[in-house]
Amino acid sequence: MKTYINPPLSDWTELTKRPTKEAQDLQALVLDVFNEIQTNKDQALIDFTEKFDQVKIEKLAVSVDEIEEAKSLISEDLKQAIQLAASNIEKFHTAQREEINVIETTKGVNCWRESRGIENVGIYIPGGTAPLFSTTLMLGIPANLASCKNIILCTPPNKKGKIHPAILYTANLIGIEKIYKVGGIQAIGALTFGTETIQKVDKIFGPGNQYVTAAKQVAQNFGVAIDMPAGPSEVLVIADETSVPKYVAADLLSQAEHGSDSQVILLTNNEQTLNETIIELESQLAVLPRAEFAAKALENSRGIVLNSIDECLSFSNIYAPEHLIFACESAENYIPKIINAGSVFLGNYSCESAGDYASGTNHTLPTNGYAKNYSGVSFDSFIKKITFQKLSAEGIQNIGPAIELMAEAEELFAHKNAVSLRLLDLRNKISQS
Ligand SMILES: NC(=O)c1ccc[n+]([C@@H]2O[C@H](COP(=O)([O-])OP(=O)(O)OC[C@H]3O[C@@H](n4cnc5c(N)ncnc54)[C@H](O)[C@@H]3O)[C@@H](O)[C@H]2O)c1
Ligand SMILES: N[C@H](CO)Cc1c[nH]c[nH+]1
Ligand SMILES: [Zn+2]
Repeated sequence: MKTYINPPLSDWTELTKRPTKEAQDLQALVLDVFNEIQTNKDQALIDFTEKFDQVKIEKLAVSVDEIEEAKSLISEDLKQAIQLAASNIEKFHTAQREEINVIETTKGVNCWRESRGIENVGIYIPGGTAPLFSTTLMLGIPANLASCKNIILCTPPNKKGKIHPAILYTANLIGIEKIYKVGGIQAIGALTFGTETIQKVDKIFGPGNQYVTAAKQVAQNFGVAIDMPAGPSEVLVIADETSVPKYVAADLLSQAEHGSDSQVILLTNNEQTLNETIIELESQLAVLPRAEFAAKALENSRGIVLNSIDECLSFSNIYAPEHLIFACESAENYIPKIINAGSVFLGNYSCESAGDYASGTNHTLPTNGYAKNYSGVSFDSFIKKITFQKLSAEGIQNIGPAIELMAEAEELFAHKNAVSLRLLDLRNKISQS
């Protein structure tokens, strides 16, 4: 981790950059893969899986037998942990549902919105270097709550052509039946165009590496919606003298271990906190099984001393982190000043791992600065809202003259006529009675 003491404002643009690949390089690759999938469908998926995942898949669909086998491979303790997480995620996302609220904007004019689940959704579960079965809960539970009709799950196979049993157990627990062994760009292509085996969807959800994220972004040009760019994980920690350096180091490593293209940032107003955290980082890193990934991610990472916590917040709002851990006792006082962040963790006990697995919030979050303009996944991501209106005779009489005037001013006389004809009939009715 590179360190900086009070860098000048002119350096902040450089310091808030991510270690991402050039978008154009990835887009060209994605378009090549997408072209092949449109032509050769399932066969292209099998060929790209051989090329990018180094495994030859016989059948893309996961069988009932494979799911049964997976259930027997998961310990009772892990099953219970998954169920606890599922229950909290379900509670938090159920509370996001809204009642229908009919608003009478003018007497006789009623307007409201009703939500409908998006019918066909694709959920991508990362599995390249770690089997993120927790993502199955994060996407499958809100999809179920939104009554999405078809949930299609794609995840990459391992070198033996299998899906990790915990992903299959979790999918089965929440009732997902359509599970396919395909990952990376080729999974996103399959969900975008459809193949003989995999159904085309209306919206694609889920995190992934830079290839998956670039593919989702390109997929939008082919008529499919996406949740957001949810790429390589990142965390920004704001710490002061009330923070605990060993917790801060563990939190930084928890995101660094996701992959070599992850980035972690420590901001503090206290040089001693930075130094103590770096000592902790080194000793904790040495015993991590994924030390290689984490060490590479730390090369892209920064520890920065700034003048004050307010200045740390200004930096954080420019960086717009996926996760912001505010590891200071006074964190809650600063909440109104947090403008750009995917998910925020307050105080010394709110580790980011809690949100990754079991507190109830969703861990599918915008990365690479997209927290400036996107929210993380929620119940809302799986629905669309339809507006309804019902005008009574009184209603059209009340707002009709305004509509007539506005339509005339826009020189749209058919619009005006749609009102005038009705108003005329109503006037005639009144004069006849
Ligand atoms: N932002 C979020 O909400 C969030 C949540 C969870 C995980 N993540 C991120 O998801 C990512 C998971 O990455 P992963 O790699 O372990 O799994 P992944 O499933 O995202 O990607 C694996 C796939 O990438 C493809 N691939 C790998 N190298 C390639 C290459 N050179 N060319 C073309 N395709 C290639 C392969 O097809 C493989 O199946 C991590 O970066 C992690 O930080 C983000
Ligand atoms: N931290 C990831 C989101 O960036 C989510 C995750 C899943 N499992 C562990 N972590
Ligand atoms: Zn994580």
